[in-house]
Amino acid sequence: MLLNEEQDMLREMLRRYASAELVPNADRWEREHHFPREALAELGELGVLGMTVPEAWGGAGLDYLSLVVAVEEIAAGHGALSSIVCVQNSLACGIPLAFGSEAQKDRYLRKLASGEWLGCFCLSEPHVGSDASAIRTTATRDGDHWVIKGNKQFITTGSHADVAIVFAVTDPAAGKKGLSCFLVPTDTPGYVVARIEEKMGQHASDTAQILFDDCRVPADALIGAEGDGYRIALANLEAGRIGIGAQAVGMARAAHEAAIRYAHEREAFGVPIVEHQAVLFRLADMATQLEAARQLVWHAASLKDAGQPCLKEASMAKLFASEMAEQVASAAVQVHGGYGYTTDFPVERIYRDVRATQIYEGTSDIQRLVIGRAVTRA
Ligand SMILES: CC(C)(COP(=O)(O)OP(=O)(O)OC[C@H]1O[C@@H](n2cnc3c(N)ncnc32)[C@H](O)[C@@H]1OP(=O)(O)O)[C@@H](O)C(=O)NCCC(=O)NCCSC(=O)CCS(=O)O
Repeated sequence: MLLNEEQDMLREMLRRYASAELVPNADRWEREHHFPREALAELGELGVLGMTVPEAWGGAGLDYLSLVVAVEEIAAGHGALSSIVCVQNSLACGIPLAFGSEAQKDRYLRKLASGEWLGCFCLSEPHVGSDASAIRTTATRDGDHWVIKGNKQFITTGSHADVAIVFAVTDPAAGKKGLSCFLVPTDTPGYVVARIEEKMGQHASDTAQILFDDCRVPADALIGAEGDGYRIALANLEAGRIGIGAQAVGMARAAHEAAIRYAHEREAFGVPIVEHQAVLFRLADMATQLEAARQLVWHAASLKDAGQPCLKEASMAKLFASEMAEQVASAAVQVHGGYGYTTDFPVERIYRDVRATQIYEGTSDIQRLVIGRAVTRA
């Protein structure tokens, strides 16, 4: 699959941006756990925080293939930043765009798409991740308000977001049809950042536990109809998973490029190690795996752009790309030898950063479940 001229130009522009503004800062931002607000402001100006939102709502009005091209470039520059960008595009903008009322689009989507506001997606809970319909957070009607009560876990941008998209049980007797979705400004009393997780990698992106402590929102905070919450979450995670695949490709590409550079510089047995067939073949296998993953990501994105079903393809893209990325990053560490295990070279950070892509927005096993169901359906 090939990109069109506009997508090629976008890729070139963001590649230049990432190498000038992200690569030189990535290690420091990670070391200092620095939330990259300055880069997010620049990406907002470049239209990268609401890429698929129509221009009428303040977005860039591009397609999903353009979004995954952009995510790959950002991820190649700084993995953690690409997580924030993915959540912002696929979930924080994606849900009001697909399911919001005109008034909600006007009030929230405009600011999210322009990057003036950041959003987060509150589905997982301390005891509920993969089995998303089992959440325990409740939203109880009280006159013309909803009162949200419960705990949310692993929330990207949870401590920096201006608005949260929150899933809660509104009818405990209705099972999967008893979940609803709400837009909650994070300055609402009762929105409490309870804890920030210390993680293996992606330190510049905060992962928060959010407590909803009798958080009161007006009745019109409900997105879609009451009971639509589970369907809304799964529909948007489908798109989100294509973005995670693109993140994995971007991080793996950065590791591969670092390995190629090192293989030219480092000498062993009198020649640069790239001249040893064992190293050359390793670099060749990495390139092949990377291109296969990229094509799966682009294919899923193109199906989405064509309005065709892509549940299976989105899961395939995420599964293959995230598992490929760990293998490629590991191979890149190996090419660097002992230096690959030190913080002097970026592959050590990338190896830690890519690991999360096999977990968030649906683990590899959840992707296998989705794919398995699709391919065995009669
Ligand atoms: C494990 C699951 C795949 C199980 O799913 P279910 O069997 O419970 O779901 P279904 O019964 O198939 O579907 C329920 C309902 O939703 C509709 N649906 C399903 N998928 C889609 C879709 N892609 N688009 C539109 N609609 C969809 C389906 O038709 C049904 O509707 P009807 O009943 O027919 O009307 C699932 O639970 C799952 O995917 N689990 C993983 C959850 C997950 O990814 N969690 C991670 C959360 S996000 C995160 O970790 C961090 C976010 S961030 O980075 O901060």
